[in-house]
Amino acid sequence: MRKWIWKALDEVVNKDVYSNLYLRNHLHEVDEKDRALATRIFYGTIQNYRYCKACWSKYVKNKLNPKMDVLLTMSTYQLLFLDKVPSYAIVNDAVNIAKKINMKYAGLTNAVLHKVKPIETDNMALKYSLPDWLYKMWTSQYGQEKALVMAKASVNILPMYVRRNVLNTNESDFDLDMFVRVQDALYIYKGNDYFHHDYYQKGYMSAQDEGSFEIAKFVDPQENERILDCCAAPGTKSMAMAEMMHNKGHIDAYDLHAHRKDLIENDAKRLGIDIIHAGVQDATEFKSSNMYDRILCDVPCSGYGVLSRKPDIKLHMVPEDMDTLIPLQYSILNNVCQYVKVGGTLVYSTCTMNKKENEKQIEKFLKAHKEFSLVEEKTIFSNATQDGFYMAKLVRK
Ligand SMILES: C[S@@+](CC[C@H](N)C(=O)[O-])C[C@H]1O[C@@H](n2cnc3c(N)ncnc32)[C@H](O)[C@@H]1O
Repeated sequence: MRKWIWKALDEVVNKDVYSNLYLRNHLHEVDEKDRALATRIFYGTIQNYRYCKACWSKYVKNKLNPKMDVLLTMSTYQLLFLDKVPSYAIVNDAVNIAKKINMKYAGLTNAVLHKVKPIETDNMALKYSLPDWLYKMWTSQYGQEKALVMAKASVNILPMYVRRNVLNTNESDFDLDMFVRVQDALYIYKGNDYFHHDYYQKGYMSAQDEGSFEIAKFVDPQENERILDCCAAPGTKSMAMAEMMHNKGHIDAYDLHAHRKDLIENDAKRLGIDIIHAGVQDATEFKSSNMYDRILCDVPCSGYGVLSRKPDIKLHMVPEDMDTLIPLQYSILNNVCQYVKVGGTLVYSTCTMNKKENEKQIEKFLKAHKEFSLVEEKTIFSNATQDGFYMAKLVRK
């Protein structure tokens, strides 16, 4: 199992493969009884990468092969964070894997892992494996207390949430031990391997976080309305809205990428939804002869609200990411707003904790578009039980 985890982490850390996609496509290669632990070590290592690496690197003088870097970091994570796993098994497996990388690393691996211990630090960015610049930015934008809550949240193992498909199920179908009702059609799913569960295959449920569900509810779609979801793939919020509309009305669900448009179509089919019309469109220049009752702009963003669920963002993020995202987000909002009916609703949302991508965008938009007024603005901070999201609701006067 550890060899599998090491290979998986090498893909994510050194080859930029997405962690959730890797797991979805490869977790079945692990014995069923080991899958929960493998997942925990895989995500836990990525979430705590900076800290774990700092714990072992003081014992290593020379630069190592990147594969060794991954091996020592994942072994350190297990030694420092997992109580129930015996240390000898962790070290033993690590030495065997090191031998496969290069025989010369066996002794070093053994020596380093016998010495490694937690480091005491006042640096919260290091403690929670964030880049210093992000922690600094959070502190200046949201204050020290919120910054710390968000930093802690980035190393949380969150529960898995699923949305019951109200079109083809009843509450009684979910009256099972593995489902714990949270609100409306949203449940915590306590089972393993969600994609292979019968209920997923039958289109009875979809994975959706509480905050993401909140955004779909915030749009407040009604039966028989015409809705535009202009950054829609993979379609989570479009599907949730279609279910809220009881599959009556019309949703144009567009995305820039053709392969991502297919994800929307396939999921609508799986769920038995036929009011969703998927298409490939660039929302910055999309033209339409239709006007919409509601438009959702769930724009591409830096993702600082979903670091625990998508920890690879922590590995690769640089402040320069914002340089292209911020103008792109604004240009999407600025273009699609013209298709909101008078009296209609425009919702702007992100899964990031960064005021420059959130409140500041809305401030700028309202200054330029006197025909819109702000109805409500909401930030869900990432914390022990959920990811972080921002949403703003505007109405066309
Ligand atoms: C935050 S994700 C959307 C998630 C989606 N709303 C959901 O709930 O499943 C942002 C999406 O915007 C798409 N995107 C990026 N640039 C775009 C553009 N110029 N026009 C339309 N879509 C774009 C990305 O491909 C990505 O799928």
